[in-house]
Amino acid sequence: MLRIAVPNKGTLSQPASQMLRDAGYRQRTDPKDLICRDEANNVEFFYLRPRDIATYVGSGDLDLGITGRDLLVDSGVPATEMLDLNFGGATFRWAAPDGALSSADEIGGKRIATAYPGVVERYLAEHDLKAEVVRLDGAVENAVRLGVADLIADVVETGATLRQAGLVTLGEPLLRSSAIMIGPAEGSAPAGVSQLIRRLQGVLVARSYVMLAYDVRADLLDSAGALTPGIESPTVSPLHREGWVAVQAMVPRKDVHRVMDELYELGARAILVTDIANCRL
Ligand SMILES: Nc1ncnc2c1ncn2[C@@H]1O[C@H](COP(=O)(O)OP(=O)(O)OP(=O)(O)O)[C@@H](O)[C@H]1O
Ligand SMILES: O=P(O)(O)OC[C@H]1O[C@H](OP(=O)(O)OP(=O)(O)O)[C@H](O)[C@@H]1O
Ligand SMILES: [Mg+2]
Repeated sequence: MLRIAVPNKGTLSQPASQMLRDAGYRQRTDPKDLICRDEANNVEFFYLRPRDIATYVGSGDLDLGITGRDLLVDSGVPATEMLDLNFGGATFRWAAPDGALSSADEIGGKRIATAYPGVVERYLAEHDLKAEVVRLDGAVENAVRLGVADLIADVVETGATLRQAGLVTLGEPLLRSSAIMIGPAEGSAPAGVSQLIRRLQGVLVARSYVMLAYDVRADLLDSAGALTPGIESPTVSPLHREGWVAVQAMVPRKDVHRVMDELYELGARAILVTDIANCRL
């Protein structure tokens, strides 16, 4: 049976379970449950702190796990990123009181508060810098105000927490994070892993594409097809009305309104958009 770690709490927990549900797996119904067996799919899910997940996967005690890229880097565990799951996006950044530091080159010799000492120490080593790392569990934005640090390194999503604490970001992000599926760095993947990854890829595609259908005059098909090339190429079927065809193609969700406008301008009619529940490409 495949054994998979899923975040039990925090930002990644709900969307991770939702994605697995969308891929056809059974998930816990009680947020206090720490294990959920999906007999039909031969998978067992273990609900763990996202910060601990790389440890279990890196040691080989669990086959796969969902965690954040920043948490994987912070752990220093040699596990492998297998798939970007496209949720839980955030940057990991330096921040300091406005005007206190003019660039990230000035962090040498300073006191840096963070809940991600592994990420910070890796950056310092890579840039040949020395600084004092003050390890905190959370609410790191308070550390400067309270005098234990000169700057912080923390997760920034909207930036609202930084603003409220009177801090501004400094330089480029140390890294860009999102939820990822991880596996052990070595050894061959156990049976069922490639099917699970394919199912998740199906969910990712279904979320980012819609199915577009429309009718168009056959002599306009080349121009219409250029707007809706699909994945391989659009499906074209004859219509009962002479000289017209029906076209179907997958279109990136973010582009669909522009594409519909352009198709209409071209002369296409009966333009319909439908969600894709799941797919295998
Ligand atoms: N707004 C956010 N705040 C915190 N972490 C976020 C945010 N958006 C995305 N993440 C990602 O979630 C992961 C951290 O999850 P974790 O559960 O450890 O902390 P959390 O969501 O802040 O929960 P808590 O602080 O209540 O334990 C990291 O990979 C981080 O990049
Ligand atoms: O850029 P924002 O949208 O404001 O989000 C980022 C903030 O949210 C998280 O804090 P959380 O609420 O998890 O508290 P914590 O620091 O105790 O973990 C994170 O640690 C940042 O402080
Ligand atoms: Mg937090």
